[in-house]
Amino acid sequence: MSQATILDTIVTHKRQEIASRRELVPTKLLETSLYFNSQPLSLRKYLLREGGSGLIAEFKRKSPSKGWINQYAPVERTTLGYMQAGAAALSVLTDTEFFGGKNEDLTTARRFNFCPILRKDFVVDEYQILEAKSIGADAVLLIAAVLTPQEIDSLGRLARSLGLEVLLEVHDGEELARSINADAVNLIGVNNRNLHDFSLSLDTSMALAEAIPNEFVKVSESGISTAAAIGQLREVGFRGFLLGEAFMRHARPERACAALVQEIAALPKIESVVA
Ligand SMILES: O=P(O)(O)OC[C@@H](O)[C@@H](O)c1c[nH]c2ccccc12
Repeated sequence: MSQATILDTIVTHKRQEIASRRELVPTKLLETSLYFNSQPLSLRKYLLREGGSGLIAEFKRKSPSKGWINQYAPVERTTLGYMQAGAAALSVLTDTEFFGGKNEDLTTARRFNFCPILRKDFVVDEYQILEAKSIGADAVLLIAAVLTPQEIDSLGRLARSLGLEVLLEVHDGEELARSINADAVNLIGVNNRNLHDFSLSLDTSMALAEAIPNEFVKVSESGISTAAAIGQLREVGFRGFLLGEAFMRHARPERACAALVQEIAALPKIESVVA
């Protein structure tokens, strides 16, 4: 199945899910969550921290392209381990049907961690932004491929009004050009995974780097596994690196993360590479 098709399938399923979730937990109830009044952490700041790894370490059990990646790693040990290893931030998949995650994974990660947490899901409705806030997320992902510019604007502004940061994901220059919106978005992520055949190429990030204005923190997503790749991406201006499978395919994902953080520390300092 091509990813254009899988995205449609996921979004259709998501809309049904939201409808039933809304009945169970209406917006008013979400707003009574303890997290609703708490101040989120800034993903931007943590990614730009001097001497930091820039890693956004993802907790991902499975995916449509890979099937099961890791069914057994516990969310507590893994996410706390990621943070101890030196990840700048966490990403937690909350989609159940396609990625094997759940909202409770994020809430669990929240209880064990004090770094920013990105809620990774397919956001198509304002309800999900309020939900992200209620479960303790600091940032949300908006995927340009499934949203109109108007939707990006309204969803992003709502998130910003709650103090959440917004990572906008794009796949190509056309998506970037039509979706870019400094009032609704703080960070821009380039997904290296091809929409049609699931193939991965860091060239996608390399090619788009320059087209992303510097007011956005640039994040490269998917298919990254080496410090050498991160070094190259840094040179063209990326400051965030979202890795899932490279960690999760190990029985102890946090150890793989620690090893990579060590290698990143040996890379040339950012000041010297961005002349
Ligand atoms: O496991 P990888 O190849 O390191 O990729 C991580 C992350 O980029 C990927 O999970 C992802 C990027 N954008 C998404 C949108 C929805 C779900 C998942 C994703």
